[in-house]
Amino acid sequence: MNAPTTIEERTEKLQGLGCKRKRVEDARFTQGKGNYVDDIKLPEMLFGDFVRSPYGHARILSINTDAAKAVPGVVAVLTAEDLKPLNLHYMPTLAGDVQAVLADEKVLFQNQEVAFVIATDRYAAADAIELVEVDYEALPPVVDPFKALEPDAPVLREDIKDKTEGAHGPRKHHNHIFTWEVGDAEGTAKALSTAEVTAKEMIVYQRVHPCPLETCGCVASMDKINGKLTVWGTFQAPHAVRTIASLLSNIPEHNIRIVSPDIGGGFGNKVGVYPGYICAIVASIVTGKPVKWIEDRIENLSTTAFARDYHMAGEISATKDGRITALKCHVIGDHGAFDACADPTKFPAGFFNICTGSYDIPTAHVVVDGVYTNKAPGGVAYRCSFRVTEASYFIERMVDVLALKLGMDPAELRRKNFIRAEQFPYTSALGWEYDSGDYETAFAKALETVDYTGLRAEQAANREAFARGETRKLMGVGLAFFTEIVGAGPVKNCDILGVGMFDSCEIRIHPTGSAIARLGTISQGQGHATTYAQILASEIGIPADQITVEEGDTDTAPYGLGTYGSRSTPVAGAAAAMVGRKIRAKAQMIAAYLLEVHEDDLEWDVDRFQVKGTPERFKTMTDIAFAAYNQAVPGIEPGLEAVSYYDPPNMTYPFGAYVCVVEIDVDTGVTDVRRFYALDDCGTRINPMIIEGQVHGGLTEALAIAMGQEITYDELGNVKGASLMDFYLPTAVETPFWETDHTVTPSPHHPIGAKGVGESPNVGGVSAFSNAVIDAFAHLGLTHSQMPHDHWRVWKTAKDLGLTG
Ligand code: PCD
Ligand SMILES: [Cu+]
Repeated sequence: MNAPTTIEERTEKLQGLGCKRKRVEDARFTQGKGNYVDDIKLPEMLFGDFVRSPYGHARILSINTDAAKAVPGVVAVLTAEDLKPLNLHYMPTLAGDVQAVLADEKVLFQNQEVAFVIATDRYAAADAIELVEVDYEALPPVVDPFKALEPDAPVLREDIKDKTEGAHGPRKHHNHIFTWEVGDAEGTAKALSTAEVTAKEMIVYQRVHPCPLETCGCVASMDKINGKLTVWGTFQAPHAVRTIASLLSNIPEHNIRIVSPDIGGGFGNKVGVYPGYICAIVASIVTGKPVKWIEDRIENLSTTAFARDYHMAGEISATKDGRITALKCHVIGDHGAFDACADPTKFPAGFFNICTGSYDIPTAHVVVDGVYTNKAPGGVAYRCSFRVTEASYFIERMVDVLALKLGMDPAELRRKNFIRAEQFPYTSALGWEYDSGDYETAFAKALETVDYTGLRAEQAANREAFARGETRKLMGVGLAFFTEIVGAGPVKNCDILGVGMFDSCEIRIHPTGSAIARLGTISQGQGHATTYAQILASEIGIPADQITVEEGDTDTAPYGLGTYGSRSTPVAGAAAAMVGRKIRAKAQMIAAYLLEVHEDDLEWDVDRFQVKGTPERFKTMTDIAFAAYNQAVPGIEPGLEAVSYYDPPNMTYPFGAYVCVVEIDVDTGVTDVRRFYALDDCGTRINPMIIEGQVHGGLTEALAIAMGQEITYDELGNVKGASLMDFYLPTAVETPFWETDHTVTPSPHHPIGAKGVGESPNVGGVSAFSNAVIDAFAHLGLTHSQMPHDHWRVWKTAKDLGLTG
């Protein structure tokens, strides 16, 4: 017989959990057959493009669109005045603020959208943009969030200047957005003031940008005859976009279809709603024709959601022998001109209060103040769920700063303070319940693999050689032990604009035993079509190759909250497992009928139900699927399909131990990454090859952030770093070899024990790089230096320490 018979053979054939299954989507991507938004071309399609503000802060005195309208091919030019009658000149943001769709009386950041030109082709639109005459009166820009809070700082948001109450409580100042406070203020102050040792540091996580290869865009098409609006776009959360579009436009939700086609990387940048989407939709409604809007690179980098820009003042205390006793952090969060931060509604600073990290810290206190400045709005994850990298960077730096103060090895200090395996589930001082972890085992494995003791000995020898003048290079060893929090989230405390953050999976098994599954998430390159099929294959016993996975079309997919915050595996992945179990329950009843036994006399075995004690009597899932459609089973409906909506009981807490070794040429600041070791624990591993790819990608982004990425503004409000000439994107040349490793500590509440992994390498990686660079100078008294550690900054550090002439 050729058919697989042993359990091993049958399991292998499924390509289920744990299989290094090749990515099914790659056949299409590697042959140029992907279907991205800009590939969509509809008959009579028009093109929209923006007139943007050259000023960071200015009053608009007048707009004259006559010359632009006269350009051949131009169909219309929209300004705020045109949107006002529709009440669409402002749109709600995910953070409970409003954002100007087209600037109304004032511009608040450079490149802000001022007018929208619609033309028969891109070139006509581009020509017309040049001819829109806008008369501006320049106003003093505010680009420093601390200065924004000074009493005499200019009022930025005139539209809300009299509002003393914001979406997250009282506003203290005309440029203040919210104060978010967590933890025990009094207990922390007391512990800090009575501690044997304390350390303080101001830690800034600079403004960066996710910069996906494909920029944002959409095609909106209003079918006036049927009243149906279809929008194809780069949406990380298509269902949420549908609900928002319906609420804003008053088009009934069933008449709106949102489709996310292939997406060329999202990284958090494609979670929010942008003026381009609204303008394209309005333009299509006005003209009755499809309208396409696609950003260019400068528009993407300078106007769509940035990440970070967190200014974190930290204080940490410990006993002389290194037991951490308290942690305090006051953050000034620079949110730009509008609060468009993409966070669950009740978390204006995301999950920043995961900042006690992997350590058992008895008391802690966090205050975050959100501030308006003349910068682009945003505040997205960029490969870390909701301010988790900021939090992780903060604690991993503070622990190193404390280690220096204590004169203790940073590995030793970490080990001493780890939450121990037997403490899980562990409730942190700032209120999170960590589901599972085994930090000591992971850390020990990491230190042993890299020969940490050997590295420190080598470093000591290097420092002596440097002092003797035998080398101009300094060696640094960076450690990071991070704990992530992913998989938002329980509906009881996580929602986006009022919709709970559950997720979903629906599956239909066809008569011949193949299937189609649809989910509420959307892949942007993560490989969901490959991995969800693996979860389903293991649950229902059908080979992954026979399961089509579809996401991103709201007309067909069940409602879900989308893909970001590494939530697909923890939430939709769980829904996939649960839907598989529903299928199996029905299949068991059908099998019992076919085998003429009681249901309880059956047991599941990889791909079949067999009679307990007589395994040769069985029905495979394929047999059962056929029977579901061709037999009248008494008391059971025909067909074999199910849907599951999953509300996770808790988030998942992946963790990891990273070690980075650098060598710095003090005369040039050139930093060479000699070794990078990353151990990740994401619980049950669905596809080890995809996980490895995720870790490689995330580490490369961490390298980019730690070593070069930065978006700054000059005093006039001009954005610097808005093109790839200035914004650092590492290529294969700059990217070191990534050594990956893992331990497996399953999540106790997830149906297959899996945690997210996509974000982890960024969360752990940034700290490991930064700690390594700073460690190279630690023996000279350096406690902290500001990211990114580009050549100039590193050289400057060496110079300030007196190492260069
Ligand atoms: N345990 C485990 C876990 C996981 N996994 C795999 O891995 C992946 C991932 O997952 P996750 O973690 O769950 O996640 P998701 O949700 O799916 O996704 C998201 C993420 O993802 C990452 N990655 C990536 N990749 C790519 N390619 N692209 C992109 O874009 C991206 N993005 C990024 C980001 S940024 Mo945010 O949005 O910031 O929040 S968040 C994020 C998928 O496939 C899955 O299946 C496995 O296997 N296992
Ligand atoms: Cu984040």
